[in-house]
Amino acid sequence: MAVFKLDNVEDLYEIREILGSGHFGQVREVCERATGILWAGKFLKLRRGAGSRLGLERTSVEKEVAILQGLQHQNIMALKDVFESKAEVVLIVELIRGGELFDFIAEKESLTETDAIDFLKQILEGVNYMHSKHIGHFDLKPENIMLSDKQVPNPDIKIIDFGMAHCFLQGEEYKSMGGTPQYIAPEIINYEPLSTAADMWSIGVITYIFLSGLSPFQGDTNEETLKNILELKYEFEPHYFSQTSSLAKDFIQKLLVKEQSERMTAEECLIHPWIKPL
Ligand SMILES: Cc1ccc2c(c1)c1c3c(c(C)cc1n2CCCN)C(=O)NC3=O
Repeated sequence: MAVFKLDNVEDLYEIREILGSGHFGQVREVCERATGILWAGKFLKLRRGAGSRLGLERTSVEKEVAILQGLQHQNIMALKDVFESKAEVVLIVELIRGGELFDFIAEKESLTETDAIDFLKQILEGVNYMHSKHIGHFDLKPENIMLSDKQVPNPDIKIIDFGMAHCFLQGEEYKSMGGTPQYIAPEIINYEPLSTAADMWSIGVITYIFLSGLSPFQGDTNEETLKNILELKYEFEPHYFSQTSSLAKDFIQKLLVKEQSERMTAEECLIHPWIKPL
């Protein structure tokens, strides 16, 4: 069992405003007392007793921490420290000030192909790095892709939230039912053995959204969305894609492929002619 620091996190960090919250707990800005440096604190409520449905199992927190400890990349949120008390674990991570890519796109409705390529190159670099370490994220979506600083012309992106991530051991079979309906691959819906290819499907969905502002499989209900995914029911609606290059559509089509082994890998994406012109 991993042992995290038992110090009281407030002895070392001043806890400040809430930046976001979710199923896991809260993310707050924190100020390191010794240096004045600002970080983000991810406050994870631990499950109290086997019967409880609230909070996270300690083992799942240990898994997320172990995965983050193995990832050092400029496009992946960095983990600095971990504290625990009876009721919660606190991850001290780098503060990413530019907010979600989701909001950045919403403000613009959609991106130019040049902007989309700039963001995708960084996302693919980060995903290629984690896949090279046999780690799948399994919850890639614009809400989990943040901007270092949205005021600069070409902001850096940071992939966050490894709460669904998994590190594949040699020959191990892994299944999961988690994720967000719009972005999950068919094999997740069918509860089939997963691979890092599930992330590549999500990148195909994200790219479609970048270029149109639309979500390719979104239905009126989650059930309808899942049905659209299993039927591979999507199209490049002319009203939104009439100005989109054939190379961009080819990139998306080579990711929204039902068979995991036939989907482009992150490495193949990085040399696709839309991303890396000759
Ligand atoms: C300025 C700001 C605003 C909201 C933030 C964050 C930072 C943030 C951060 C992180 C996470 C996991 C969630 C975060 N959220 C919650 C929303 C993420 N989808 C993180 O790891 N570093 C952050 O700065």
